[in-house]
Amino acid sequence: MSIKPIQYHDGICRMIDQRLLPTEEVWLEYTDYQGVAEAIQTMVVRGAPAIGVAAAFGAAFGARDIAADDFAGFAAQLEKVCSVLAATRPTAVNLFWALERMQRIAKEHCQQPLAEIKERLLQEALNIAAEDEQINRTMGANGAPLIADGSRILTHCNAGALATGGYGTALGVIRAAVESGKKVMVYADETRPFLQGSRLTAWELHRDGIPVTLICDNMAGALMNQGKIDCVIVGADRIAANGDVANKIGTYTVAVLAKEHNLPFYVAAPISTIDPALADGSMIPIEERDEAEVTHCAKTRLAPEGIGVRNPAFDVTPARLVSAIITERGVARGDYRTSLAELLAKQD
Ligand SMILES: CSC[C@H]1O[C@H](OP(=O)(O)O)[C@H](O)[C@@H]1O
Repeated sequence: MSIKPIQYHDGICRMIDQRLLPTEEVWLEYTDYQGVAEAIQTMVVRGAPAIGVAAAFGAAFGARDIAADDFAGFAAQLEKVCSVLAATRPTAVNLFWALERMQRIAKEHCQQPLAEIKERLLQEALNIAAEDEQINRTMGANGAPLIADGSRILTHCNAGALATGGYGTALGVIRAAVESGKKVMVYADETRPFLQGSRLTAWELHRDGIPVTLICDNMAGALMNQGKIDCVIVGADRIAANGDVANKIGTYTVAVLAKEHNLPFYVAAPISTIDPALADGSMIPIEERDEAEVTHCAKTRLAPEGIGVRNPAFDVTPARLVSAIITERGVARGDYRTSLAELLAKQD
């Protein structure tokens, strides 16, 4: 059973501290929105869908603590709670999707007593968490046919159960392929600088008994050139209307290499990761994180002091490099403006 990184029980949201994996499995407890916001910003919890799930619980905790005489006052304070959570990380659209859904639910129940609205919001956060895992299982079933038996699959960063409400997106497709009886092996890019691949993907796949081999990011091209990789599958943090994909920094590099070696490059993401309001990837905000993530590894300094450092946490892969976008509503190919719009228009 793949891990659920966010678990709620009796007023407490427990999240595994992904900064400490793979060496320590430490679960932190959260009961207020400020704590959840810090957990998202410091990457205790990370991964686009998981960030949305965590933010939903943060909004529910914030709503629970609002003292207001009427709905207008409640809604104004809920807006402030959601703005704090929205300010944590800019790229993953699932964060904003989840917060908008929580505020929409509040408005839909504005005639009810505030106590009932607060209960309803907690239930909505639980719904978002449960739905996400089911969405990933459906997405996995949609994507598994694309994975041939015996495939050697390269993945970048962690788009697994740890990045979601459970089961994973890119790793969910891999899990579904394995569960359908296919034998696969996975090359996991270490994914500098935060090392989601070596610390999280390798841990998660090894824990679940799926063969995984860790490689440095600079090895992917050579392995492709030696004919040792059959396809690539990654997650996404935001997909523009034209199919441009924002994902962990280094994804674009892998996509260019895959194109050079005529390898399929798949993206697996829930519909909530598509942002139809953005015409193309140039409009996707790219988070720049603290330079210490680049200059240090744990407490060990890796570079001299006083030098310039960049740490863009994401990059954008143009749609022309993307072979297919796998979602819970089906697989989009070709002209993504049309094929993504068709998936968005479909009902679940
Ligand atoms: C299932 S989407 C996961 C997505 O999020 C990761 O970014 P981060 O670890 O910084 O939250 C990475 O882009 C993954 O592909």
